[in-house]
Amino acid sequence: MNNKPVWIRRASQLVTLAGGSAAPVTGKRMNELGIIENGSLWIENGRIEMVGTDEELQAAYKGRAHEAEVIDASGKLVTPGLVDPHTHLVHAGSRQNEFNMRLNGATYMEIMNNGGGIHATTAATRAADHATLFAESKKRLDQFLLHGVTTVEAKSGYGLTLEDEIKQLEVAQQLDQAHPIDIVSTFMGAHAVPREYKHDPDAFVELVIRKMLPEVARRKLAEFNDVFCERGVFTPEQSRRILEAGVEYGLKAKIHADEIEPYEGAELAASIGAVSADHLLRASDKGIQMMAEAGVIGVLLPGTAFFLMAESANGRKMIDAGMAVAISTDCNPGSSPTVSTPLIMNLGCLKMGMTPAEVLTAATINAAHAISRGGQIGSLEQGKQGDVTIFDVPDYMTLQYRYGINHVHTVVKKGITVVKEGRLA
Ligand SMILES: N=CN[C@@H](CCC(=O)O)C(=O)O
Ligand SMILES: [Zn+2]
Repeated sequence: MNNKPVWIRRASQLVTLAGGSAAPVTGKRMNELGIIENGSLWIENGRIEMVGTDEELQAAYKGRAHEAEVIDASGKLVTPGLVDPHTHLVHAGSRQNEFNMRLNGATYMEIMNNGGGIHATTAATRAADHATLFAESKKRLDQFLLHGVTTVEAKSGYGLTLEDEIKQLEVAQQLDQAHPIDIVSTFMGAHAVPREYKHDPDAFVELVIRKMLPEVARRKLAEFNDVFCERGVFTPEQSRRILEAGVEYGLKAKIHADEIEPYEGAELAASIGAVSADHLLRASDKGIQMMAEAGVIGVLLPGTAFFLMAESANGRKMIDAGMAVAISTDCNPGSSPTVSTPLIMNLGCLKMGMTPAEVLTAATINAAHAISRGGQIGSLEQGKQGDVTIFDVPDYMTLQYRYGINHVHTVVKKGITVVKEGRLA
Protein backbone atom coordinates (compact mmCIF):
# COMPACT_ATOMS: atom_id res chain seq x y z
CA MET A 1 0.00 0.00 0.00
CA ASN A 2 1.51 3.28 -1.15
CA ASN A 3 0.57 6.07 1.21
CA LYS A 4 2.83 8.65 -0.39
CA PRO A 5 1.16 11.64 -1.97
CA VAL A 6 1.10 11.45 -5.77
CA TRP A 7 2.16 14.50 -7.76
CA ILE A 8 1.33 14.40 -11.46
CA ARG A 9 3.29 17.14 -13.22
CA ARG A 10 3.62 19.03 -16.50
CA ALA A 11 0.71 17.44 -18.40
CA SER A 12 0.45 18.91 -21.87
CA GLN A 13 -3.32 18.89 -21.27
CA LEU A 14 -4.97 18.25 -17.93
CA VAL A 15 -8.69 17.85 -18.59
CA THR A 16 -10.49 18.68 -15.33
CA LEU A 17 -14.17 18.47 -16.41
CA ALA A 18 -14.70 20.79 -13.45
CA GLY A 19 -18.08 22.26 -12.62
CA GLY A 20 -20.36 19.29 -13.34
CA SER A 21 -20.46 17.58 -9.97
CA ALA A 22 -23.92 18.73 -8.91
CA ALA A 23 -25.84 17.71 -12.04
CA PRO A 24 -25.08 15.99 -15.37
CA VAL A 25 -23.64 18.18 -18.10
CA THR A 26 -25.96 18.97 -21.02
CA GLY A 27 -26.02 20.82 -24.34
CA LYS A 28 -23.08 22.94 -25.43
CA ARG A 29 -21.49 22.60 -21.99
CA MET A 30 -20.55 19.04 -22.94
CA ASN A 31 -17.79 20.67 -25.01
CA GLU A 32 -16.31 22.57 -22.07
CA LEU A 33 -13.56 20.40 -20.64
CA GLY A 34 -11.84 22.81 -18.22
CA ILE A 35 -8.41 22.19 -19.74
CA ILE A 36 -5.23 23.28 -17.96
CA GLU A 37 -2.07 23.36 -20.05
CA ASN A 38 1.17 22.39 -18.33
CA GLY A 39 -1.18 20.98 -15.73
CA SER A 40 -0.37 19.54 -12.35
CA LEU A 41 -2.30 17.60 -9.69
CA TRP A 42 -1.57 16.63 -6.08
CA ILE A 43 -3.32 13.62 -4.50
CA GLU A 44 -3.04 12.85 -0.83
CA ASN A 45 -4.84 10.23 1.30
CA GLY A 46 -6.66 9.09 -1.80
CA ARG A 47 -8.19 12.50 -2.55
CA ILE A 48 -7.32 15.32 -4.90
CA GLU A 49 -5.85 18.15 -2.90
CA MET A 50 -4.92 20.65 -5.59
CA VAL A 51 -5.27 21.05 -9.36
CA GLY A 52 -3.61 23.83 -11.33
CA THR A 53 -0.68 24.75 -13.52
CA ASP A 54 2.69 23.23 -12.74
CA GLU A 55 3.92 26.66 -11.62
CA GLU A 56 1.03 26.98 -9.16
CA LEU A 57 1.62 23.56 -7.64
CA GLN A 58 5.37 24.08 -7.51
CA ALA A 59 4.78 27.18 -5.43
CA ALA A 60 2.28 25.41 -3.18
CA TYR A 61 4.24 22.18 -2.58
CA LYS A 62 7.83 23.46 -2.86
CA GLY A 63 8.83 22.09 0.53
CA ARG A 64 7.11 18.71 0.11
CA ALA A 65 8.20 17.49 -3.33
CA HIS A 66 10.55 14.90 -1.78
CA GLU A 67 7.59 13.22 0.00
CA ALA A 68 5.65 12.51 -3.18
CA GLU A 69 5.68 9.90 -5.91
CA VAL A 70 6.21 12.24 -8.86
CA ILE A 71 4.72 11.24 -12.21
CA ASP A 72 6.04 13.17 -15.17
CA ALA A 73 3.15 13.66 -17.61
CA SER A 74 4.99 15.90 -20.08
CA GLY A 75 3.68 15.42 -23.60
CA LYS A 76 0.69 13.49 -22.19
CA LEU A 77 -3.03 13.89 -21.64
CA VAL A 78 -4.37 13.63 -18.08
CA THR A 79 -8.10 12.93 -17.54
CA PRO A 80 -10.34 11.75 -14.72
CA GLY A 81 -10.32 7.95 -14.42
CA LEU A 82 -12.87 6.70 -16.96
CA VAL A 83 -16.23 5.51 -15.63
CA ASP A 84 -18.20 2.68 -17.23
CA PRO A 85 -21.86 2.94 -16.20
CA HIS A 86 -23.32 -0.16 -17.91
CA THR A 87 -21.71 -3.60 -17.87
CA HIS A 88 -22.68 -7.23 -17.50
CA LEU A 89 -19.25 -7.88 -16.00
CA VAL A 90 -20.03 -10.96 -13.89
CA HIS A 91 -20.82 -13.92 -16.12
CA ALA A 92 -19.38 -17.23 -17.22
CA GLY A 93 -18.63 -18.52 -20.68
CA SER A 94 -18.38 -17.04 -24.10
CA ARG A 95 -20.59 -16.83 -27.22
CA GLN A 96 -18.27 -16.65 -30.20
CA ASN A 97 -20.42 -19.33 -31.90
CA GLU A 98 -23.33 -16.86 -31.94
CA PHE A 99 -21.11 -14.19 -33.45
CA ASN A 100 -20.47 -16.58 -36.30
CA MET A 101 -24.23 -17.31 -36.58
CA ARG A 102 -24.99 -13.60 -36.78
CA LEU A 103 -22.35 -13.12 -39.47
CA ASN A 104 -24.25 -15.80 -41.38
CA GLY A 105 -27.54 -13.93 -41.10
CA ALA A 106 -29.18 -14.94 -37.80
CA THR A 107 -30.47 -12.05 -35.67
CA TYR A 108 -29.79 -11.41 -31.99
CA MET A 109 -33.45 -12.02 -31.05
CA GLU A 110 -33.76 -15.17 -33.18
CA ILE A 111 -30.78 -16.67 -31.38
CA MET A 112 -32.24 -15.73 -27.99
CA ASN A 113 -35.70 -17.08 -28.86
CA ASN A 114 -34.07 -20.40 -29.79
CA GLY A 115 -32.51 -20.79 -26.37
CA GLY A 116 -29.19 -19.07 -27.08
CA GLY A 117 -28.22 -15.48 -26.27
CA ILE A 118 -28.93 -14.48 -22.68
CA HIS A 119 -30.25 -18.04 -22.04
CA ALA A 120 -26.90 -19.56 -23.04
CA THR A 121 -24.98 -17.28 -20.67
CA THR A 122 -27.56 -17.96 -17.96
CA ALA A 123 -26.91 -21.70 -18.25
CA ALA A 124 -23.14 -21.16 -18.04
CA THR A 125 -23.45 -18.73 -15.12
CA ARG A 126 -25.81 -21.00 -13.18
CA ALA A 127 -23.31 -23.84 -13.59
CA ALA A 128 -20.34 -21.77 -12.38
CA ASP A 129 -19.39 -21.48 -8.72
CA HIS A 130 -18.33 -18.25 -7.00
CA ALA A 131 -14.63 -18.90 -7.56
CA THR A 132 -15.03 -19.47 -11.30
CA LEU A 133 -17.20 -16.39 -11.73
CA PHE A 134 -14.74 -14.36 -9.68
CA ALA A 135 -11.74 -15.52 -11.73
CA GLU A 136 -13.40 -14.93 -15.13
CA SER A 137 -14.73 -11.50 -14.14
CA LYS A 138 -11.46 -10.41 -12.53
CA LYS A 139 -9.69 -10.89 -15.86
CA ARG A 140 -12.14 -8.48 -17.46
CA LEU A 141 -11.66 -6.00 -14.62
CA ASP A 142 -7.87 -6.11 -15.09
CA GLN A 143 -8.42 -5.33 -18.75
CA PHE A 144 -10.77 -2.47 -17.91
CA LEU A 145 -8.06 -1.00 -15.69
CA LEU A 146 -5.50 -1.31 -18.48
CA HIS A 147 -7.91 0.71 -20.64
CA GLY A 148 -8.05 3.54 -18.11
CA VAL A 149 -11.33 2.64 -16.40
CA THR A 150 -11.44 3.14 -12.61
CA THR A 151 -15.16 2.59 -11.80
CA VAL A 152 -17.53 0.05 -13.33
CA GLU A 153 -21.24 -0.60 -12.90
CA ALA A 154 -22.02 -4.36 -12.90
CA LYS A 155 -25.42 -5.98 -13.40
CA SER A 156 -26.71 -9.36 -12.40
CA GLY A 157 -29.18 -10.93 -14.82
CA TYR A 158 -27.56 -14.22 -15.88
CA GLY A 159 -28.88 -16.13 -12.86
CA LEU A 160 -32.65 -15.62 -13.14
CA THR A 161 -33.25 -17.61 -9.95
CA LEU A 162 -33.01 -15.98 -6.53
CA GLU A 163 -29.98 -18.07 -5.66
CA ASP A 164 -28.09 -17.44 -8.89
CA GLU A 165 -28.85 -13.71 -9.00
CA ILE A 166 -27.53 -13.44 -5.43
CA LYS A 167 -24.43 -15.40 -6.47
CA GLN A 168 -23.63 -12.87 -9.22
CA LEU A 169 -24.17 -9.92 -6.88
CA GLU A 170 -22.01 -11.52 -4.18
CA VAL A 171 -19.20 -12.00 -6.69
CA ALA A 172 -19.52 -8.33 -7.72
CA GLN A 173 -19.20 -7.38 -4.05
CA GLN A 174 -16.13 -9.61 -3.61
CA LEU A 175 -14.53 -8.07 -6.70
CA ASP A 176 -15.24 -4.58 -5.40
CA GLN A 177 -13.31 -5.45 -2.25
CA ALA A 178 -10.47 -7.32 -3.96
CA HIS A 179 -9.80 -5.17 -7.02
CA PRO A 180 -8.68 -1.54 -7.41
CA ILE A 181 -11.69 -0.78 -9.63
CA ASP A 182 -14.78 0.31 -7.69
CA ILE A 183 -17.92 -1.62 -8.60
CA VAL A 184 -21.45 -0.25 -8.40
CA SER A 185 -24.01 -3.07 -8.42
CA THR A 186 -27.30 -3.30 -10.25
CA PHE A 187 -29.86 -6.07 -9.80
CA MET A 188 -31.24 -7.18 -13.16
CA GLY A 189 -33.38 -10.21 -12.37
CA ALA A 190 -35.62 -9.00 -15.20
CA HIS A 191 -32.97 -9.50 -17.90
CA ALA A 192 -34.90 -12.30 -19.63
CA VAL A 193 -37.82 -14.59 -18.93
CA PRO A 194 -36.03 -17.88 -18.12
CA ARG A 195 -36.93 -20.93 -20.21
CA GLU A 196 -38.76 -22.58 -17.32
CA TYR A 197 -41.21 -19.63 -17.20
CA LYS A 198 -41.64 -19.43 -20.97
CA HIS A 199 -45.35 -20.21 -20.76
CA ASP A 200 -46.04 -17.97 -17.78
CA PRO A 201 -43.91 -14.82 -17.92
CA ASP A 202 -46.16 -13.02 -15.43
CA ALA A 203 -45.32 -15.61 -12.80
CA PHE A 204 -41.65 -14.76 -13.30
CA VAL A 205 -42.42 -11.05 -12.93
CA GLU A 206 -44.11 -11.90 -9.62
CA LEU A 207 -41.04 -13.87 -8.53
CA VAL A 208 -38.80 -10.87 -9.27
CA ILE A 209 -41.10 -8.50 -7.40
CA ARG A 210 -42.06 -10.64 -4.43
CA LYS A 211 -38.95 -12.75 -3.78
CA MET A 212 -35.87 -11.38 -5.52
CA LEU A 213 -36.18 -7.61 -4.98
CA PRO A 214 -36.90 -7.83 -1.24
CA GLU A 215 -33.98 -10.20 -0.65
CA VAL A 216 -31.51 -8.17 -2.73
CA ALA A 217 -32.59 -5.02 -0.89
CA ARG A 218 -32.49 -6.69 2.54
CA ARG A 219 -28.93 -7.84 1.92
CA LYS A 220 -27.93 -4.49 0.39
CA LEU A 221 -26.50 -6.27 -2.64
CA ALA A 222 -27.42 -3.62 -5.21
CA GLU A 223 -28.06 0.07 -5.57
CA PHE A 224 -29.98 0.00 -8.86
CA ASN A 225 -32.70 -2.14 -10.43
CA ASP A 226 -32.73 -2.66 -14.20
CA VAL A 227 -35.09 -4.34 -16.68
CA PHE A 228 -34.82 -5.35 -20.36
CA CYS A 229 -37.93 -3.64 -21.77
CA GLU A 230 -38.13 -5.06 -25.28
CA ARG A 231 -40.78 -6.75 -27.43
CA GLY A 232 -40.58 -10.47 -26.61
CA VAL A 233 -38.78 -9.87 -23.30
CA PHE A 234 -40.59 -7.59 -20.77
CA THR A 235 -43.46 -5.32 -21.81
CA PRO A 236 -43.55 -1.66 -20.77
CA GLU A 237 -46.30 -2.56 -18.26
CA GLN A 238 -44.25 -5.37 -16.70
CA SER A 239 -41.17 -3.15 -16.73
CA ARG A 240 -43.00 -0.35 -14.95
CA ARG A 241 -44.20 -2.72 -12.23
CA ILE A 242 -40.72 -4.13 -11.68
CA LEU A 243 -39.05 -0.72 -11.58
CA GLU A 244 -41.68 0.81 -9.31
CA ALA A 245 -41.40 -2.16 -6.95
CA GLY A 246 -37.62 -1.65 -6.89
CA VAL A 247 -38.06 1.99 -5.91
CA GLU A 248 -40.27 0.84 -3.01
CA TYR A 249 -37.31 -1.22 -1.81
CA GLY A 250 -34.89 1.69 -2.24
CA LEU A 251 -33.36 0.54 -5.55
CA LYS A 252 -33.02 3.29 -8.15
CA ALA A 253 -34.37 2.57 -11.62
CA LYS A 254 -32.43 1.94 -14.80
CA ILE A 255 -33.87 0.50 -17.99
CA HIS A 256 -32.65 -1.22 -21.17
CA ALA A 257 -34.85 0.78 -23.52
CA ASP A 258 -35.68 0.81 -27.24
CA GLU A 259 -32.68 -1.32 -28.21
CA ILE A 260 -34.05 -3.53 -30.98
CA GLU A 261 -37.48 -2.00 -31.63
CA PRO A 262 -39.19 1.24 -30.61
CA TYR A 263 -41.16 0.20 -27.51
CA GLU A 264 -41.75 3.43 -25.56
CA GLY A 265 -38.91 2.63 -23.18
CA ALA A 266 -37.59 6.21 -23.20
CA GLU A 267 -41.11 7.46 -22.39
CA LEU A 268 -41.38 4.97 -19.52
CA ALA A 269 -37.98 6.02 -18.12
CA ALA A 270 -39.06 9.66 -18.13
CA SER A 271 -42.46 8.97 -16.60
CA ILE A 272 -41.03 7.03 -13.64
CA GLY A 273 -37.99 9.30 -13.19
CA ALA A 274 -35.37 6.62 -13.84
CA VAL A 275 -31.74 7.58 -13.24
CA SER A 276 -30.85 6.39 -16.75
CA ALA A 277 -32.30 4.78 -19.85
CA ASP A 278 -29.73 2.80 -21.77
CA HIS A 279 -29.30 1.76 -25.46
CA LEU A 280 -32.01 4.00 -27.06
CA LEU A 281 -31.10 3.00 -30.63
CA ARG A 282 -34.77 3.21 -31.59
CA ALA A 283 -35.98 5.83 -29.10
CA SER A 284 -38.74 8.10 -30.43
CA ASP A 285 -38.40 11.89 -30.72
CA LYS A 286 -41.10 12.20 -28.09
CA GLY A 287 -39.21 9.87 -25.77
CA ILE A 288 -35.99 11.87 -26.24
CA GLN A 289 -37.81 15.09 -25.44
CA MET A 290 -39.44 13.56 -22.38
CA MET A 291 -36.08 12.26 -21.12
CA ALA A 292 -34.48 15.69 -21.59
CA GLU A 293 -37.30 17.33 -19.61
CA ALA A 294 -37.26 14.71 -16.85
CA GLY A 295 -33.45 14.80 -16.50
CA VAL A 296 -33.02 11.09 -17.28
CA ILE A 297 -29.49 10.32 -18.46
CA GLY A 298 -29.18 8.47 -21.77
CA VAL A 299 -26.43 5.86 -21.51
CA LEU A 300 -25.44 5.17 -25.11
CA LEU A 301 -23.67 1.96 -26.09
CA PRO A 302 -22.22 2.41 -29.57
CA GLY A 303 -20.16 -0.77 -29.29
CA THR A 304 -23.38 -2.78 -29.11
CA ALA A 305 -24.83 -1.23 -32.26
CA PHE A 306 -21.45 -1.76 -33.97
CA PHE A 307 -21.21 -5.40 -32.91
CA LEU A 308 -24.87 -6.13 -33.75
CA MET A 309 -24.37 -4.36 -37.09
CA ALA A 310 -27.28 -2.04 -36.29
CA GLU A 311 -27.71 1.68 -36.70
CA SER A 312 -26.33 3.54 -33.68
CA ALA A 313 -28.37 5.69 -31.31
CA ASN A 314 -28.50 9.28 -32.47
CA GLY A 315 -26.27 10.85 -29.84
CA ARG A 316 -26.08 14.11 -31.77
CA LYS A 317 -29.85 14.52 -31.79
CA MET A 318 -30.10 13.67 -28.08
CA ILE A 319 -27.46 16.20 -27.02
CA ASP A 320 -29.03 18.86 -29.21
CA ALA A 321 -32.40 18.11 -27.60
CA GLY A 322 -30.87 18.86 -24.18
CA MET A 323 -30.55 15.28 -22.93
CA ALA A 324 -27.63 14.37 -20.67
CA VAL A 325 -25.62 11.70 -22.47
CA ALA A 326 -23.17 9.17 -21.05
CA ILE A 327 -21.47 6.31 -22.90
CA SER A 328 -20.42 2.82 -21.95
CA THR A 329 -19.04 -0.47 -23.26
CA ASP A 330 -22.10 -2.60 -22.30
CA CYS A 331 -19.41 -5.27 -21.73
CA ASN A 332 -21.29 -8.57 -22.13
CA PRO A 333 -20.67 -11.90 -23.89
CA GLY A 334 -23.36 -11.48 -26.56
CA SER A 335 -23.76 -8.00 -27.96
CA SER A 336 -20.58 -6.22 -26.88
CA PRO A 337 -17.69 -8.37 -25.67
CA THR A 338 -15.29 -5.49 -25.14
CA VAL A 339 -13.70 -3.67 -22.21
CA SER A 340 -12.31 -0.80 -24.21
CA THR A 341 -14.03 2.39 -23.10
CA PRO A 342 -11.57 4.37 -25.27
CA LEU A 343 -12.77 2.43 -28.35
CA ILE A 344 -16.36 3.23 -27.30
CA MET A 345 -15.43 6.93 -27.25
CA ASN A 346 -13.99 6.52 -30.76
CA LEU A 347 -17.29 4.98 -31.89
CA GLY A 348 -19.21 7.78 -30.19
CA CYS A 349 -17.44 10.19 -32.53
CA LEU A 350 -17.55 8.03 -35.64
CA LYS A 351 -21.04 6.53 -35.36
CA MET A 352 -23.09 8.91 -33.20
CA GLY A 353 -21.92 12.33 -34.40
CA MET A 354 -20.44 13.34 -31.05
CA THR A 355 -17.39 15.57 -30.75
CA PRO A 356 -14.14 14.42 -29.05
CA ALA A 357 -14.98 16.73 -26.14
CA GLU A 358 -18.53 15.39 -25.81
CA VAL A 359 -17.45 11.75 -25.69
CA LEU A 360 -14.94 12.54 -22.96
CA THR A 361 -17.63 14.29 -20.92
CA ALA A 362 -19.91 11.28 -21.57
CA ALA A 363 -17.29 8.77 -20.35
CA THR A 364 -16.34 10.69 -17.20
CA ILE A 365 -18.58 13.13 -15.36
CA ASN A 366 -21.86 12.13 -17.05
CA ALA A 367 -21.03 8.45 -16.66
CA ALA A 368 -20.44 9.13 -12.96
CA HIS A 369 -23.88 10.75 -12.68
CA ALA A 370 -25.44 7.73 -14.42
CA ILE A 371 -24.39 5.67 -11.38
CA SER A 372 -25.10 8.42 -8.81
CA ARG A 373 -21.41 9.15 -8.23
CA GLY A 374 -21.17 12.65 -9.75
CA GLY A 375 -20.12 14.11 -6.41
CA GLN A 376 -17.21 11.71 -5.90
CA ILE A 377 -15.64 10.87 -9.28
CA GLY A 378 -15.70 11.86 -12.96
CA SER A 379 -13.77 15.13 -12.68
CA LEU A 380 -10.45 16.35 -11.34
CA GLU A 381 -11.36 18.80 -8.61
CA GLN A 382 -10.26 19.40 -5.06
CA GLY A 383 -11.85 16.91 -2.66
CA LYS A 384 -12.75 14.34 -5.30
CA GLN A 385 -11.40 10.80 -5.28
CA GLY A 386 -7.85 10.54 -6.67
CA ASP A 387 -8.80 8.54 -9.79
CA VAL A 388 -6.72 9.62 -12.79
CA THR A 389 -5.85 8.24 -16.22
CA ILE A 390 -2.82 9.39 -18.20
CA PHE A 391 -2.79 8.78 -21.96
CA ASP A 392 0.32 8.86 -24.09
CA VAL A 393 -1.14 11.42 -26.51
CA PRO A 394 -0.62 15.18 -26.35
CA ASP A 395 -4.27 16.24 -26.35
CA TYR A 396 -7.85 14.97 -26.14
CA MET A 397 -8.47 15.27 -29.89
CA THR A 398 -5.58 12.95 -30.70
CA LEU A 399 -7.12 10.39 -28.33
CA GLN A 400 -10.09 10.11 -30.71
CA TYR A 401 -8.12 10.63 -33.92
CA ARG A 402 -5.67 7.76 -33.35
CA TYR A 403 -8.56 5.37 -32.89
CA GLY A 404 -8.61 1.74 -31.80
CA ILE A 405 -5.25 1.98 -30.00
CA ASN A 406 -4.83 1.63 -26.25
CA HIS A 407 -3.00 4.87 -25.38
CA VAL A 408 -3.22 4.36 -21.61
CA HIS A 409 0.15 4.97 -19.95
CA THR A 410 -0.63 5.35 -16.23
CA VAL A 411 -3.68 4.85 -14.01
CA VAL A 412 -3.92 6.15 -10.46
CA LYS A 413 -6.77 4.81 -8.32
CA LYS A 414 -7.55 6.50 -4.99
CA GLY A 415 -4.02 7.91 -5.02
CA ILE A 416 -2.28 4.61 -5.79
CA THR A 417 -0.54 3.94 -9.08
CA VAL A 418 -2.15 0.77 -10.43
CA VAL A 419 -1.02 0.91 -14.08
CA LYS A 420 2.52 1.96 -15.00
CA GLU A 421 3.75 2.31 -18.58
CA GLY A 422 0.71 0.43 -19.82
CA ARG A 423 1.10 -2.57 -17.46
CA LEU A 424 -0.57 -3.54 -14.21
CA ALA A 425 1.63 -2.26 -11.39
N1 LIG B 1 -29.93 -6.24 -24.22
C1 LIG B 1 -29.89 -6.86 -23.18
N2 LIG B 1 -28.80 -7.17 -22.45
C2 LIG B 1 -27.45 -7.03 -22.88
C3 LIG B 1 -26.99 -8.17 -23.71
C4 LIG B 1 -26.96 -9.39 -22.95
C5 LIG B 1 -26.49 -10.57 -23.72
O1 LIG B 1 -26.67 -10.68 -24.95
O2 LIG B 1 -25.92 -11.46 -23.06
C6 LIG B 1 -27.19 -5.70 -23.51
O3 LIG B 1 -27.36 -4.71 -22.82
O4 LIG B 1 -26.79 -5.60 -24.67
ZN1 LIG C 1 -26.94 -4.16 -20.97
